[in-house]
Amino acid sequence: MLPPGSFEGRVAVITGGSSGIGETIARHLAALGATVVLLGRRPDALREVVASIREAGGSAAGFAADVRDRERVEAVLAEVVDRYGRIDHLVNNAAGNFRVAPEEMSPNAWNAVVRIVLDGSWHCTQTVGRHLIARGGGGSVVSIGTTPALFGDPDTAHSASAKAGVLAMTKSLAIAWGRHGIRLNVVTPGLTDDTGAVSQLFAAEGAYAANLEKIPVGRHANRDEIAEAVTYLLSDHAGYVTGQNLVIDGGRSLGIG
Ligand SMILES: CCCCCCCCCCC/C=C/C(=O)SCCNC(=O)CCNC(=O)[C@H](O)C(C)(C)COP(=O)(O)OP(=O)(O)OC[C@H]1O[C@@H](n2cnc3c(N)ncnc32)[C@H](O)[C@@H]1OP(=O)(O)O
Ligand SMILES: NC(=O)C1=CN([C@@H]2O[C@H](COP(=O)(O)OP(=O)(O)OC[C@H]3O[C@@H](n4cnc5c(N)ncnc54)[C@H](OP(=O)(O)O)[C@@H]3O)[C@@H](O)[C@H]2O)C=CC1
Repeated sequence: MLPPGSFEGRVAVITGGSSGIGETIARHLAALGATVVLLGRRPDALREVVASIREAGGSAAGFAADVRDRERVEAVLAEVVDRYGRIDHLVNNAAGNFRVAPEEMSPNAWNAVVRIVLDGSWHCTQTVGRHLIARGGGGSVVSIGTTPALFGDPDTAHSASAKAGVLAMTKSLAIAWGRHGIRLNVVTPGLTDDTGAVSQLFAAEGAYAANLEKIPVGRHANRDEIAEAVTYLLSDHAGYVTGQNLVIDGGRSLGIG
């Protein structure tokens, strides 16, 4: 979609870049010329994706990090700046989720998800934001949302609440950091094929098909469709777009709100 070379000379950090939607975002950014830096907990998964991006001619590196660990996030991002001289873009994609009734959710279960999604996005965004402000010249951040953050979902209250927080964080920082040339937006996908969400949340018999029936366009999203929206919002072509939430769900949530 974007012209080749749109991200030439740029460095983009993608959390959860070793699988699912994050992996596809990383591949798209690398194909457009960015050096992509992937964060995730499993070193083997990171190694595999980094090798495959390099084989395709891209520039990539992986760092094992749990985004809940503030010190580790700061250390890794400092190393990225040391190695490449800059960070221009951040994608807050790492997430955890599982279905559990709210009255049965343990404190630890709530914390596990909220700390990955909300705290993890905050750790990365504030650290990258401080770098961008100190360096000058601007940059951009895209965080991945979810439709339950907008309309609620009884079985994933932890995730919906944390993602609603990420949306509020995005709008708040878009106001605060606009004068530094830093833009922040959210992309909110509907159910996307070939991802952890499908295996984690829609594994029960009939669940995937039942969701499909409620989608006006008659299919689920594919990973490329989400990655293309993310690369657009990160790019200079979206230079006047900030604090926004782009919902890409085939019309699934129309009529709910
Ligand atoms: C308008 C509505 C339309 C709806 C249309 C739907 C649209 C699609 C929406 C899809 C949204 C998708 C969002 C996603 O984020 S999908 C991403 C899925 N990927 C992952 O989750 C991968 C990463 N996940 C994990 O690492 C783990 O699952 C976890 C989040 C749990 C974190 O791992 P960690 O090792 O840190 O945590 P623990 O295993 O130690 O567990 C911590 C506590 O959580 C409890 N727990 C874990 N799993 C469950 C479960 N399935 N049910 C209940 N409780 C669970 C665990 O027991 C621990 O608590 P306790 O110590 O109290 O036992
Ligand atoms: N797929 C879908 O249908 C939808 C997805 N979304 C959102 O899109 C994003 C991607 O989802 P999806 O592709 O399904 O996810 P996946 O489960 O496929 O991938 C999640 C990625 O996040 C990483 N990750 C998880 N926890 C942490 C952590 N604590 N620290 C660092 N990295 C972590 C995982 O790597 P590792 O395990 O090695 O740490 C993995 O690379 C998420 O934000 C999700 O909420 C929103 C709506 C729909």
